[in-house]
Amino acid sequence: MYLLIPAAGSGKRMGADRNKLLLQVHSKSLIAWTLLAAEAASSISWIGIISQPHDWEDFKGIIADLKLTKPVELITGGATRQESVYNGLLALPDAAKQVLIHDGARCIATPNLLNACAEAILHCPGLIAAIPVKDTIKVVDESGIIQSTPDREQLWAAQTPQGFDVKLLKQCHAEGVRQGWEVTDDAALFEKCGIKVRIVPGEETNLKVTTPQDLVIGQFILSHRE
Ligand SMILES: Nc1ccn([C@@H]2O[C@H](COP(=O)(O)OP(=O)(O)OP(=O)(O)O)[C@@H](O)[C@H]2O)c(=O)n1
Ligand SMILES: C[C@](O)(CO)[C@H](O)COP(=O)(O)O
Repeated sequence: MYLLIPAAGSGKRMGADRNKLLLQVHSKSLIAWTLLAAEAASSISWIGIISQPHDWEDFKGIIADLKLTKPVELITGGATRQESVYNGLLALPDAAKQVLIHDGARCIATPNLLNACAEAILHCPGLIAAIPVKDTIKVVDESGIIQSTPDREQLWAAQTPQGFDVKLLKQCHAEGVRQGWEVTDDAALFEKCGIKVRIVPGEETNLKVTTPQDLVIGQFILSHRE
């Protein structure tokens, strides 16, 4: 299975002085933890890291240190995650019929989850890892007044990996550019194009390291993986 790792963000919400994926947890960068999961997932045969050229020197050093056995390519990222993924799709080898997309910032996902998604995408056009929402969610207007309380039974928190038929996802991204759609995940493009996306059970621990608090939680979870 081909794996694209969006890793071209700037980590504004982390407030660090560099791409947050270069920050370290237990002596390894966040991107290194993500790459180790991909290396350990038997289903993954090719890895594309979508990243900004100014990070390439650091990324090349990390890749060399990990002594990965799988081919890894660096692909130039865009100004948004959406643009970065589209760049990644256009850089996939022609042989890629399905692809998994997994955020570099979700560095705690297990190889098992990558394998489960890789198997499931062989049987459907699109999928995402997701978990049922535990909180009661409120829809709130600009003045801070609650408008509604959606039925929690229907609410799921989206994660990555997200898996897709490559040809369909390329078409959905092209349509997104034509229509000016701005989305925060690839499943949303499938949804807008009316293509079914299936849920695969995600992992409670598969958080996206976004803020300094997430870094502390991530450190705790990963301390059991060393
Ligand atoms: N232009 C971008 C923006 C984000 N990403 C990647 O998409 C994933 C999810 O994005 P997020 O966690 O929001 O990362 P950042 O954009 O770095 O964070 P922030 O929004 O706080 O700036 C990350 O692995 C990030 O590197 C990307 O490849 N290209
Ligand atoms: C793809 C994603 O990780 C699913 O939870 C998320 O949507 C990434 O986008 P964000 O803008 O960083 O929230």
